[in-house]
Amino acid sequence: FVPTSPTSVTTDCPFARQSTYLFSTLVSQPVEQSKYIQMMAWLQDNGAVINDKIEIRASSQGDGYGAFVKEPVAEGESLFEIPRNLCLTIEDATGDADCGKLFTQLIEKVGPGGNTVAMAGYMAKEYLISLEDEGLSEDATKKSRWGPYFYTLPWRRGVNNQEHVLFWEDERVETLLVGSLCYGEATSLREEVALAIRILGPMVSKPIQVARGKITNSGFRFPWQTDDRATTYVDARDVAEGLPEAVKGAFVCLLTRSFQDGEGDEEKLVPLLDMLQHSELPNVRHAMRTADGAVEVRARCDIDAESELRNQYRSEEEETMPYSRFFTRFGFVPGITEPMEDLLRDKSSIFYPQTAEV
Ligand SMILES: C[S@@+](CC[C@H](N)C(=O)[O-])C[C@H]1O[C@@H](n2cnc3c(N)ncnc32)[C@H](O)[C@@H]1O
Repeated sequence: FVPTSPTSVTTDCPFARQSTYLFSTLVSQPVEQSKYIQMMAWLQDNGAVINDKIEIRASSQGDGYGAFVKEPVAEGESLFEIPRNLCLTIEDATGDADCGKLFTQLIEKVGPGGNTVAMAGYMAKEYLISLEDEGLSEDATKKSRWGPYFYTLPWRRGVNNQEHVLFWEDERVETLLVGSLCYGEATSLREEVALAIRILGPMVSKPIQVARGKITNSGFRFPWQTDDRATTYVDARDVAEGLPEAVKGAFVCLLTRSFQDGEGDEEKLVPLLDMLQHSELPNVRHAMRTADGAVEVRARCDIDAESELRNQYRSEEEETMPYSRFFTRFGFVPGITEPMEDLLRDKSSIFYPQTAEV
């Protein structure tokens, strides 16, 4: 594995260029409107139907971005429709030309829990490939089909002002979370992701290395690669730089932005729907259209001009999800605007059991 120490970094990998925010407070970053305009144009070019009244800008709750309507919207009015091929689903992972077979084997081996790992591996690979400049080699021109969408996602701590325990250094977890209601769940989530990174490294590195022009697809073998697996796996010594961080970012995206649309439907990422902020009083409803799998989002009630669109992240079965768990999964606590770090340091009753529950 490539060391991720900020002091050892000299490459062009964007993850490597970043400092690791060791114990830094999350600092609000300026809005980058253009990436949302590009994403909306890309969605429309590829068959999404988006109501002209919608625009994306800084959210009115929390520091991230959200979707707004510029003009009044009537109850039941269509806000947007995202076709199935623009949603990122498990089929994108298992049908992937580079790694689909390996992802399928992984799921067969570990069961449904393997779905998230496979999707994270697929996303991380596609994201790292999309960052490669064209022209290095023929293979390097293969940009991800998710490009404009992927650039709106929080691949690192602080992008879109995203907070998440998966982005934290061990020291931060130990200092802020020990004794809190979040500690057990946060540490087991971090362990699961660490395991996923170990599993995915050898599985998805090869196409990334090919895109980077470091290896070719023409039957090349490293001296230590002697069997057939060499065509699909790379040796752990050659795990792609930036992959562990990209897998972590993919898990954060999946945890904070993937939703289900109905019975029997699996978790998936739905571009634009994932721009909506959470509220206990949602003003939209979303459902998957059975005929073609498109996701339809409509106004749940009349919505005034200049209002923010709000989605409810928790399903009804999870209504009782405590705020500490909400924080571990989504990186924020609904209705709380204070920095989470301050609440943890102050041993807020949201996070600590010894004081009265809120
Ligand atoms: C599905 S995304 C919503 C879009 C996101 N704000 C963005 O800029 O890309 C979920 C993330 O948005 C933020 N978020 C959503 N609802 C929030 C709320 N009510 N208060 C504070 N932050 C919220 C959290 O960081 C959460 O993990």
